[in-house]
Amino acid sequence: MEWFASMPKVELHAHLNGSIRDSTLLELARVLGEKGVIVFSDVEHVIMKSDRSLHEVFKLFDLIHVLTTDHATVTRITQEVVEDFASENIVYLELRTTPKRNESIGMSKRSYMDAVVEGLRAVSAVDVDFASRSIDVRRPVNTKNMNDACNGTRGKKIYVRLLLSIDRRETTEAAMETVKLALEMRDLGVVGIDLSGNPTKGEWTTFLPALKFAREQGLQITLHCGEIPNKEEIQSMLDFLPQRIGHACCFEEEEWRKLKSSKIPVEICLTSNIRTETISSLDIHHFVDLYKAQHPLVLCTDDSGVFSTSVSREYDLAASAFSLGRREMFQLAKSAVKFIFANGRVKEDLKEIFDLAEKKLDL
Ligand SMILES: CNc1ncnc2c1ncn2[C@@H]1O[C@H](COP(=O)(O)O)[C@@H](O)[C@H]1O
Ligand SMILES: [Zn+2]
Repeated sequence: MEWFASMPKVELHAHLNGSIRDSTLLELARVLGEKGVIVFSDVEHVIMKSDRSLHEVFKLFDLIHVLTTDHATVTRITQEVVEDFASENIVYLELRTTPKRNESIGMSKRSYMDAVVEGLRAVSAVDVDFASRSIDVRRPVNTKNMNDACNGTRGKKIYVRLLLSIDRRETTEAAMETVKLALEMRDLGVVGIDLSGNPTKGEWTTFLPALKFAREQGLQITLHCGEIPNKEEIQSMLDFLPQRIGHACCFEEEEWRKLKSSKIPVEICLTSNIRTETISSLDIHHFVDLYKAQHPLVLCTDDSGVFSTSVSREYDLAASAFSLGRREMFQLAKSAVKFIFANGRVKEDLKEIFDLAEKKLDL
């Protein structure tokens, strides 16, 4: 585990409200309990429960959203989540979140996202690079930061880019509003759109107009695809040719063929799949087949808070479950740089970071 923590890594599939520390959730619940908004003892039990079905996970998200409604809390969790990822040597983080509207507290989708950006600005433990367009020149990689990325000390740098999520419960209009907001916020590090939410809800065709518009406007797209069996939807999603997909759990022969020939990179979330029982055990996980086929893959957490995991833990898990050595795991981490949504300058910087680490680490 420690070795994987010391290695530089990228995280491409992390939901903000799924990545909150348990201690922060408990603190927020205690405050709302004191105000009489919730019953703390009921909520404490739900937060600390470790095994959750997919259905229970979405009930938990509804609760988490009650705990994190105000702007200041959104800022706080963003700051903490970035600091937590940086502390395990994530050098590039694509953080996704669903912009929320709550008229009773004067929150619009824009003000929610402004609170997220405020959280990025509030990080002081590490240097955060999050503005995508303003600095488009090549800058030399700071070797001091690089040393830190290898030995796990403080004072390092993390690139953060944002994806705006469309929730499957939303309407076409609401999805379109999210895409327009993403376009408005490109200079603030928004690089793409994610489609997520309870896979038993909503219809793919509802989101298609907004996703097509996003693509026309140059935003990158990742879709939660095949979390539950739904042949028709999976096929249509693959035909859409998103830049990446998440999960790919419930594919059949024909969908595997389509995926492999399209070479769409897959965000693999092992612990999430096992905990939600979308995959019954690691030895039958599709990671093995895709890895052997040299299909583009990236290991991710999905919801590090909800599933009590970290990127390092996911690497550790994959290494032991699939008998992969340090060198292979390092190459897997390095290869993920090819699938990030940020511009070429960031890719070049990250390549340099991995090249330097490769020389320095005991592989
Ligand atoms: C377990 N697998 C999953 N499948 C699908 N969607 C998921 C998810 N995990 C998280 N989300 C999506 O992310 C939201 C929480 O973060 P934000 O409020 O956006 O920051 C959830 O409400 C859900 O829409
Ligand atoms: Zn997800």
